[in-house]
Amino acid sequence: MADSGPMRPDTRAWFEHRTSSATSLAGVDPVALLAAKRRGGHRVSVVLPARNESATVGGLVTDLVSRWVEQVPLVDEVVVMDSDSTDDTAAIARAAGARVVATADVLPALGTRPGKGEALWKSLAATTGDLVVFMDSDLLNDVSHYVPGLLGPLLADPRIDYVKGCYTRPLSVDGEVRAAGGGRVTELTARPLLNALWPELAGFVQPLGGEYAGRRSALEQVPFVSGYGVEVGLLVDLLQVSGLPGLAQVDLGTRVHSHQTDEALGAMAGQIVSTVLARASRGSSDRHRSAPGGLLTQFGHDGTGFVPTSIPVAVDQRPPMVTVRDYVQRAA
Ligand SMILES: O=c1ccn([C@@H]2O[C@H](COP(=O)(O)OP(=O)(O)O)[C@@H](O)[C@H]2O)c(=O)[nH]1
Ligand SMILES: O=C(O)[C@@H](COP(=O)(O)O)O[C@H]1O[C@H](CO)[C@@H](O)[C@H](O)[C@H]1O
Repeated sequence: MADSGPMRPDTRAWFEHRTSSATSLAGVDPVALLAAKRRGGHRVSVVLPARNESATVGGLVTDLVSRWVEQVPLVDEVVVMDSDSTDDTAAIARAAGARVVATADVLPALGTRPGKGEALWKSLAATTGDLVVFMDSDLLNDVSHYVPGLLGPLLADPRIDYVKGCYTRPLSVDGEVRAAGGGRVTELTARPLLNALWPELAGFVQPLGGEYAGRRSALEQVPFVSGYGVEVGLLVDLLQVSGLPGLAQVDLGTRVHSHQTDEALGAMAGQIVSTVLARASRGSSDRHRSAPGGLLTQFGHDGTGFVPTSIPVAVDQRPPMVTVRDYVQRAA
């Protein structure tokens, strides 16, 4: 793949200066993080949105509570947002030590809507931390370092409002686990759209990743798209609220989760396209982008870190033949 050179200078600078690494427990310092939390007087909420995740939510909550509430009190509350589950997600999460809140029970006067974003939005009303960490409930790999990894940049720098996890994303197909291939909607829909419309966000390796952390003061300033558009909506809106310097990402190593069908991801992509188009139509005055995108930045991994490669994808087209008819005839 021809590398057409670096990302835009501001995006590359952001990528190089705002990407930290916490790829395992060895990459985090819980004692230092706890000291920083206490110095800052912070309260930390961890939120897991869960819709029918009985197979995985219990193990995730047990590990979170044991490590980061009981052993090293980085976290003050672990809340599972039960998003209209029809299995025993709620009972399993509660038995594992989470406080379980049914999305429909939060702000009942405002009604309830289906979707992950609804669960996340209502979690802000159901939690009290000034720092809020979000993690999916279907994670299958060792994620014990995710919470400290995501908190690190927020505890280290008061200018940072929002931190996204990034990771390689193996994909299991018919029982065979491929080292990459996950993040299908990211690669085929979200990344090209974000690169084209908000090239300043091209440095995010996993714009749709489900693990991220933010300051409540910023999170309460932006809308939450009710469905699967929530991640892309938050990224675009927090760019506006906090600016690129207020955003960061942390390399969490690898992320393995349960996968939906291509058909389900088609619906997800549709929600993401709608979310992007709704924000793109706000007009350029709302956005930081200074020039239309023309580069698509993708990310490989060289075994130690993510390597950006930018390729030109700007529209290159020929005019209607009718407009060159005379030329064609003369050349014949
Ligand atoms: O209406 C929904 C849909 C999803 N989720 C949760 O959001 C996370 C990500 O959803 P999913 O796994 O469906 O998305 P994928 O990771 O496949 O893109 C998971 O913890 C789901 O249980 C939710 O709380 N409510
Ligand atoms: O990144 C993606 O392309 C999608 C689908 O991932 P896979 O192709 O199933 O690995 O997964 C993410 O997207 C959702 C929408 O933003 C998030 O809610 C999920 O947490 C995240 O896993």
